[in-house]
This record gives sequence, C-alpha cells and structure tokens, in this order.
Amino acid sequence: MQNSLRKAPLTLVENSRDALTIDGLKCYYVNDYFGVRREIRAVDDISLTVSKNEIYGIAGESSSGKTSLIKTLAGAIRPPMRVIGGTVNFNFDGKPIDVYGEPQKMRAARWRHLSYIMQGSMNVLNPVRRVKHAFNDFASRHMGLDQAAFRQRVEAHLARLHLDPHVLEAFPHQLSGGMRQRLTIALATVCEPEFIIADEPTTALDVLVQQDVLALIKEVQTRMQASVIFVTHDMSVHAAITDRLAIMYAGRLAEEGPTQAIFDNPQHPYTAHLIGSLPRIGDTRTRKSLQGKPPALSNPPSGCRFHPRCPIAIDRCSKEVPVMQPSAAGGRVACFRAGEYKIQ
Ligand SMILES: Nc1ncnc2c1ncn2[C@@H]1O[C@H](COP(=O)(O)OP(=O)(O)OP(=O)(O)O)[C@@H](O)[C@H]1O
Repeated sequence: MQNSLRKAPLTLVENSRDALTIDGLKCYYVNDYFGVRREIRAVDDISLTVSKNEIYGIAGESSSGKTSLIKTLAGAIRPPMRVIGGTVNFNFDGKPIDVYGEPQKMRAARWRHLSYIMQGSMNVLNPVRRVKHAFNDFASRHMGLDQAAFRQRVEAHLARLHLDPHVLEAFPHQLSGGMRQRLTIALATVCEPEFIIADEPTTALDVLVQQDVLALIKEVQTRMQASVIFVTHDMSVHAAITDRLAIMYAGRLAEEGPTQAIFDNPQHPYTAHLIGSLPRIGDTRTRKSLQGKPPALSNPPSGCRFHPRCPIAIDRCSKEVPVMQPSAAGGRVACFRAGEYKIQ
C-alpha cells in the first residue's frame, strides 16, 4: 500500500446495489532511467460504479488503458505499475473490501468472490498436465471440500455449462481454442464468485465460437446473479452482451451509459466515431476515418485528451479538462460539446 493512495478520500460502498465503486483512480507505469523519471498515465482519474447483477462493458482502442484499469481493480499490480491515487472498493455480498487498504482481505476474496479472466487466458492451461489439475491447483483450496466432493462439484458445474466432464482428463492441446476458452470460464466461475472480470475473452475466436462463449458468460452471470466487467475493443460484442458501457480514451473515461443509449445516441465525438465506423449491411457510404493517432500517455495533450483529433474542438478543449457530467443519453460524458457531433 502506498502512502499517497491512503491520503485519497476513502469512498465506502454506500449504495447496497453497488458491487464496485472506483473513485479518482490513477495508475501509472513509472520508470526511472538513470535518474530520469518517465510516467505512462494509463489510468488517469477514473470514477465509476458497477451494480450487482449487471454486465458493465469497457471499450476503447488499443492502448487506451482498458487492461491497466482492470488490473488495478483486481489488485493485480506489478512494477513498474503503481497506484498513484484514488480508491477501489468492492461490496461482496454486503462485505466491503477496500482493495488497497485491505490487501489481505482482497487476497482471500480472489477466486471465492472475485475472478479475473485475463487476456489470452485460454493459453494458461499447462500443456503437459491434464485439465483436472488446473481445477485442483486453482479452485480446490477455496472450496474446502474433500477430493471426491470437489470432483463432483466440478463435474456438475461443467455439466451446467454444457461441457462434458470427460474434458477434465484431456491435455489442453487435445482441445480446440473455443473449448479451452469455455474451460477457462468454467475454471474462473466454479467457486461461484459474485464478481467476474473478463479481459478480451472472445478476441481470438471465430464468430460462431465467439457467440457460444458470449452465451456461456451470459448464462453464468444470470444463474449466479454476478456482476461482470467485460473488456473488449469490439463494439459488436458490447452490443450483444453488456448492459452499460464505458468508453475509454487515452487513460480516461470519455463516456458511460446504458449500452443501447450509447449506440442510439452517442454524446462524445469519439464515441460517435466508434459507433459510426461499424459496418452495416447495405450501407455503401464511405466512412471518414478519425484523423491522427491516440496520444502517447507519457506526454498526453493538455485539456481534453481527444482535442487534437476532435472535429468540433474549440479553444476551451485544449485548456480545460472536461469532467464527467450527466448526459442527454441517460449516462455521463466528459465533453464541452456533448451531443453536438453527428456522423453523416
Ligand atoms: N508493463 C508496462 N510498462 C510500461 N507501459 C505499459 C506496460 N503495460 C502497458 N503499458 C502502457 O500503458 C498504456 C495502456 O495499455 P493497456 O494495455 O492498458 O491498453 P489497452 O486499452 O488494454 O490495450 P489493448 O486493447 O491493446 O490490450 C499503453 O500506452 C501501454 O503501452
């Protein structure tokens, strides 16, 4: 725990419907090269809440900070990553945990209350060990069951997820990518956690297997009434599975709201571009690409980080940082000209 972090105001989870409250979270990659400090501001002042029993999506282009944000939530911080400020509080079944104030409680909550499906996790199954060993190694000690009862519980869980219990005897290389990903989800959910964080769980899969894995996540979430944070840059996946959606740009939130409202009526010019660039069958119009590149997070632009690429930026945008305000679409948006930009 860092001192700077403890100085930040502690926001306890006040609303019992909230499963997660993040307040003013800042997490940077800090490198010292020969006395010269370089900071990459991957997560820069993010506040949000996730409700119980909802699927909350996080979208944004590559390097916008999605993975850094969820690593910070999960307490999965390794140098050079450092939490600079802010708080992260979970509410597991009425039991609040301050992630950086109570690291021991947080360690104990992993697997049992919180599971994290990391990017590329289908490749983490040990290639020289049968699948059943992964369940034993990771989940067994959190369930407090004897060997026979544990095996029974795992088989019942697999059956509920329409997976043949025989896969426990297989080696990972004998299974398809889609099957390995389904198994990873089964492994992450066998302890029936209240909160699941999934980072790009469908990205490497073909469209049909992707649908299958999305249906599986939705089924698990509905059955366990769990909260899910679902990260992907693929907007069509968000449209298919998430209840609410946050759009990240250059380490900050640009917009957040009910997924349908974001798609129907995006308020931030960046969101409008993301939605407007989605292909639609029968629409032959040429789409304008967004000018420029995402900024380097070691030296981000002043004011709104999107202003150098924004088609409707005004002077104020380069000088002042826009804060998240209630939006006309029923969510929140950080833009001085919210709702003014429409894709033709
Ligand atoms: N270990 C690290 N050391 C230094 N910088 C890092 C490290 N990991 C990530 N970064 C930087 O942090 C920023 C955010 O990266 P992050 O992986 O969180 O983005 P992302 O939105 O998840 O991208 P992607 O969709 O490509 O996974 C990027 O500028 C990246 O280069």
